[in-house]
Amino acid sequence: MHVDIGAALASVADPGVERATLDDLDERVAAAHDRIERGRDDDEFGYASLNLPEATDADAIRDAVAPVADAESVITVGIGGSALGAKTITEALAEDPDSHVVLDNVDPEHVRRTLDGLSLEETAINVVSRSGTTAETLANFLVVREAYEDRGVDWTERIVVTTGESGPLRALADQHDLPTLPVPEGVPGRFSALSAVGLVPPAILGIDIEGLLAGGQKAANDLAPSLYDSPAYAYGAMAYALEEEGAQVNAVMPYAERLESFGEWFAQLWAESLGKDGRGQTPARALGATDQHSQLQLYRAGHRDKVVTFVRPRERADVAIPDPDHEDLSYLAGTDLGGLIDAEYEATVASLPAADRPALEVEIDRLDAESVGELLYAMEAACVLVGELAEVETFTQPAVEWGKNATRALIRGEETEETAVIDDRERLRIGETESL
Ligand SMILES: O=P(O)(O)OC[C@H]1O[C@H](O)[C@H](O)[C@@H](O)[C@@H]1O
Repeated sequence: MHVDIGAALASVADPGVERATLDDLDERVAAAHDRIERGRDDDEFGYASLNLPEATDADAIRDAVAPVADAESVITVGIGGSALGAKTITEALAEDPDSHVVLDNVDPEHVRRTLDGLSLEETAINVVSRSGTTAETLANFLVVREAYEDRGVDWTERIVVTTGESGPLRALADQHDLPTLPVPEGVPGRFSALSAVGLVPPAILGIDIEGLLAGGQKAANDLAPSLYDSPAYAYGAMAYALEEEGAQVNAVMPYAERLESFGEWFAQLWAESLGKDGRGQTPARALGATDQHSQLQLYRAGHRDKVVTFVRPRERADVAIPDPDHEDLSYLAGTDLGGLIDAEYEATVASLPAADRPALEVEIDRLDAESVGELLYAMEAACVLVGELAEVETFTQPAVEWGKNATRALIRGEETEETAVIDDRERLRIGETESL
């Protein structure tokens, strides 16, 4: 992975980071690296995430999926960290982009339409929940099961479950004698893409999961005590320093359709890990080149509270642009779509410092298993570094847990501290007579 931080230096951007600030920060990066390495050595909660490439047993995943390896598609039932890693990986690497369907919402119409559109005989079910208690996942699992039964397909023969040692999902898996894989110890869901949590659908779809792990391992080996020697830490240190300078929004803009879900995965990683103690960058999602024609206006000319992170593969398969039969289009003659998107990338990156706004660049060699594994690991390491520098509890998510508890209490009809807050919340209804 390659990171270019030049377009976010104070000499060209505001907010921007002075070279001297970066040099000072480098000492803190060294200390943070030391802390991270100690955490990894001791397999401490959270830090153990950065040991996944070597801790993950690819053979065990292949064995568990063997009974469903003939499936043409996979439906994942999971949410957040139990869905986005697999979604990102299959979107980036699967031959057929429609071969992995993710049910990570309980919008009834969406669930019904998704199931109606699938040939369930050919579809494997991947149910994932670290806690085994998440309401959306359990509810969707029950709905999916029934859909298989209604179509006369034995769901117990088409399923792989990944979950913790206890909880309702584990109990159901035991009850029906389903093939299960464990979630890795000490690894929060959003850091678990390079484990069974993220690798079951890729394994079923024939993606090179060993390559993904090798890429992750390469990024692990590239961590070093100086930001100038480590692309992952260079990105993390700059994101931290830019937030200190006022860049409270981090807009991630991949220039590849196959990396669109990467933005979603990154958003969870960044928000849930770093949104604490009144701080943390707000992740925004954009897609190049499409959003050059919409959001870019704001990024170049809106509040000075953003950094744009550009992401692209350096090599990609290409499509030639046919010779145009109109004089005004002659500039396209002899070019291809890859050349066009790269030109758009270069122009847009440069357009930000030209408007005195910061940009960070993250490039991978190409969209293959190694590079994607490297990208995911490096961003996780960057996130852990930011957490160390900002002195927040990177690996917890108490604010999210509040909503989960409140939802469960509402559904059960219980009265709890959370439901009291819901009952008492301020309302100012407009358009309804009772508000008058
Ligand atoms: O894997 P599960 O236990 O079902 O949790 C799924 C998701 O639930 C919550 O929203 C957590 O805050 C997320 O971090 C987690 O990824």
